[in-house]
Amino acid sequence: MSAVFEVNNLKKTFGGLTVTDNVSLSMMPGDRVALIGPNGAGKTTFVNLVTGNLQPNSGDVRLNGETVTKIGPTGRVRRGLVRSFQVTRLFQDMTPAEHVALAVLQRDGHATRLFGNFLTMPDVMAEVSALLGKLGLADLAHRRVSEIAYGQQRLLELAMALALKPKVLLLDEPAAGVPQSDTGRIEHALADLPADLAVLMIEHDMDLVFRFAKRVIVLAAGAVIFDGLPVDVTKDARVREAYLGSYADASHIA
Ligand SMILES: Nc1ncnc2c1ncn2[C@@H]1O[C@H](COP(=O)(O)OP(=O)(O)OP(=O)(O)O)[C@@H](O)[C@H]1O
Repeated sequence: MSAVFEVNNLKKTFGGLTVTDNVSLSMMPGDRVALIGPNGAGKTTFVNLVTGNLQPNSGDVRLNGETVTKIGPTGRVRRGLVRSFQVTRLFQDMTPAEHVALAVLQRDGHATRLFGNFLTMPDVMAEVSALLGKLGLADLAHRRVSEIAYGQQRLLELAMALALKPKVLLLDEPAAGVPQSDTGRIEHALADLPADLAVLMIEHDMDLVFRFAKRVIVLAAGAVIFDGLPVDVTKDARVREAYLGSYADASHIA
């Protein structure tokens, strides 16, 4: 099996500040990886380099062996690299069904002017219903986003990302802001992701990291300081030191 996602010697500077410091990593289909690191470690910048929202100074990004470093965000999505949508980008007056339909139509390259007719497109509707059903949102399919709970909006983000049929999924703190009572549903959805999908999750909540990830990568000051098993991460001296110097003490990751 070959890597579905690779980053080689990725480097990004802002002025004199090196924010991504020769980062290399690779993921195989089915990988479940958590990317963690203290505040300001460079996680968001790294994700933006991977998605094509930022250009690196040097290094490259590959998807299924193809170098995509010069390809923009839309081209990367088309090649299977999908970042979960953000709740802040959902349309409050639109329904979950409309959001997912939009993602399906976009994936299939339909002009968005077809969008108004999706209710009469049986294949699109079947896919929309299946995805919303899978994420426990079937009953809310035709409600306005503004009327559904925050945790359900986060599940909708996931439904939209899955509608794009990703091979690599980047999840940015999928349970952040979700009340404790609803995090179980998010975790259930994460556990239910397609087995061959490679998932990279940025997460601060270590309980979630330990339950989800089979591998943990730690960024500190832009560099990868640990890439290994969850069971080893809390014992690692460099990791403990990196967290000691930040908002959290070592007990936070132990
Ligand atoms: N556009 C920019 N221009 C200058 N500096 C930037 C820019 N974007 C990020 N930085 C700096 O790069 C460093 C890493 O930021 P980044 O947001 O990637 O970290 P992070 O690990 O995602 O942090 P957090 O967990 O707090 O979100 C920070 O010192 C930040 O101030």
